[in-house]
Amino acid sequence: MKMANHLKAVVSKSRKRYIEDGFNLDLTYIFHNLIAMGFPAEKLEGVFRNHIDDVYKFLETKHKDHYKIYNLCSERSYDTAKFHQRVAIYPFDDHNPPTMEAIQPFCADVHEWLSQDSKNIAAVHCKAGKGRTGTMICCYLLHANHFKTASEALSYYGESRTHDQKGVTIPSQRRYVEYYASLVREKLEYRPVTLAIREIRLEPIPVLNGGQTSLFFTISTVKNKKLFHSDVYEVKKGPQACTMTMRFLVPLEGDIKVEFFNKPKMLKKEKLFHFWFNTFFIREEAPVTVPENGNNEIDIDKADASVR
Ligand SMILES: O=P(O)(O)O[C@@H]1[C@@H](OP(=O)(O)O)[C@H](OP(=O)(O)O)[C@H](O)[C@H](OP(=O)(O)O)[C@H]1OP(=O)(O)O
Repeated sequence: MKMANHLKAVVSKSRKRYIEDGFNLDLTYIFHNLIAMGFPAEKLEGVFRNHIDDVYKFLETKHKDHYKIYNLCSERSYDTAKFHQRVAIYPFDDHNPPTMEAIQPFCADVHEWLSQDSKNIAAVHCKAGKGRTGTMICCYLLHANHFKTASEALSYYGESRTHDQKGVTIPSQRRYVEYYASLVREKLEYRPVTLAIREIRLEPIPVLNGGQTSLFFTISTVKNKKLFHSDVYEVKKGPQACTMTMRFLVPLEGDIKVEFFNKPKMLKKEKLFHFWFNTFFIREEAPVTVPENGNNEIDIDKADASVR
């Protein structure tokens, strides 16, 4: 048992665990009625993650008849009969933001459940119960007016869920929490807006080994994985920035994913980084910028370390 708990603690990394009353789970109360937890796993995976039987026992012991689970995993699920069918799914991919359309229904669902009975609790999970879970929990904290700004919600979640205050770290996930904060603050109703990208400017330029980079990028949406494929831009070390002008305008609507690759001659392409934005939130005067952080590194989603 000791070895199993040690392994679970290693896998849960900096996430705060619930170790009380004989339970030892990758699970944190963000609010008295709002839980973030790792995936309720079975078989071998149940050895290093939360075992589904332990999650069931915990919820039945602590919140019998008053819990509802929200599964955010696009990559796996379980028999919802285990939890009396009180499981809602709002799936999206690991290291990516949710679709804008999914956020408000999720928040309304949680709010409706918690409002039904003061004893009710919502248990939100993805795989690790950190990034995707934190993204949606922060949106709910804004939806329920527990916090006014995305920054406050993200900081609160990071403090509550982790020992290192690193809750939601993927820039595009944080951007979507900011998006939702603006919808709530300005009492706006989200709707898809069509725009066109005229150019993409990279500053600084991702410089790979040897200083020669053969850059190209693709633009995609959840529904259309191959919306646009750019030319290859040969970029040499030296210039601080490079601008890639679109040869023709591609109409874009809603959630947009931009992925950058390096395609050295005679070699396979390698993914450098990606980021998401949503056209509804682009203001003429404020184009999408993928911010640099203090270490002069671009804050992009799961960048390839070599690019930095
Ligand atoms: O940030 P990290 O490194 O802890 O990444 C987490 C991953 O750990 P890894 O480093 O890949 O072993 C983690 O993977 P594992 O649980 O370690 O298999 C998840 O992918 C997690 O995403 P989410 O909380 O399920 O949305 C990932 O969290 P996000 O980076 O998406 O927030």
